[in-house]
Amino acid sequence: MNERGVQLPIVLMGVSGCGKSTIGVRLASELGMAFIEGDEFHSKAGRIKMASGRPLSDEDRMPWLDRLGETLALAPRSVVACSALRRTYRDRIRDWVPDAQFVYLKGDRRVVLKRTMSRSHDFMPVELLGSQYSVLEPPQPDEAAFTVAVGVGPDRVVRTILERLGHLGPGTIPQSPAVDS
Ligand SMILES: Nc1ncnc2c1ncn2[C@@H]1O[C@H](COP(=O)(O)OP(=O)(O)O)[C@@H](O)[C@H]1O
Ligand SMILES: O=C(O)[C@H](O)[C@@H](O)[C@H](O)[C@H](O)COP(=O)(O)O
Repeated sequence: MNERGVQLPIVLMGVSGCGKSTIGVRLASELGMAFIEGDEFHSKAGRIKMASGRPLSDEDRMPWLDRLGETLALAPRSVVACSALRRTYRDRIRDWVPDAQFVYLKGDRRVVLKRTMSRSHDFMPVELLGSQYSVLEPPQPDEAAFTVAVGVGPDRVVRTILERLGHLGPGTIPQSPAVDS
C-alpha cells in the first residue's frame, strides 16, 4: 500500500486529448505509483492505421488491451493512460485486473479539440477525435468508475481525483459513479 492507501490499478480513460497522459503522470507521482502510457502498447500496424486517419476497430483494439491488461496484472500499483472507450474494452482490462479503478476524464468536445489542435502527437491525427466521441461509452453505474471534468487546470483535476480516491479509505477504491461537474 502506498502512503495514500491506493494499491489497485487506476485507469485514466477518455477520448484522445482529454488529458490522460498529463493527468496520469502527475497522479502517479502524487500516489507514488508507476505511470504506464497506453499509447506505447499499440502495434505498429495500429499506429500506421491511426496515422492514416482510420480509427481502430474492436478487433484492432483487443490485442492492445490484452497487452496493457497483462502489464497491469504484473504491476498492479500503476496509473495507466488508456482510452478504454467502450464498456467491452474496460471489461477486457478487468479480465486481467478485476479490481481496476477507472477514472473517466470527461472533456467538453470544443475544449478537447482546442487542446488537441495545439499539441503534436506521434500518430494520432486531430481528425479522429469525432470517431472517438462516437465510440465513447461513458462508465455505467455498475462499473468501478467515477467521472472527473477536465475543463479546469491539471492541478485541480489531480486534486479532485485524489479527493475522490481518499474518500474510500486506506486500501480501498471508489465505487461511486457520481460525476463532478
Ligand atoms: N486539465 C488541463 N488543462 C489544460 N490543458 C490540459 C489539461 N489536460 C491536458 N492538457 C493539455 O491538453 C493536451 C492533451 O493532453 P494529453 O495529456 O496529451 O491527452 P491524452 O493523453 O488524453 O491524449 C496537451 O497539450 C496537454 O498539455
Ligand atoms: O482506442 C483508440 O482509438 C486509441 O487508443 C485512441 O483512443 C488513443 O487516443 C490514441 O492511442 C491516441 O492517444 P492519445 O489518447 O494519447 O491521444
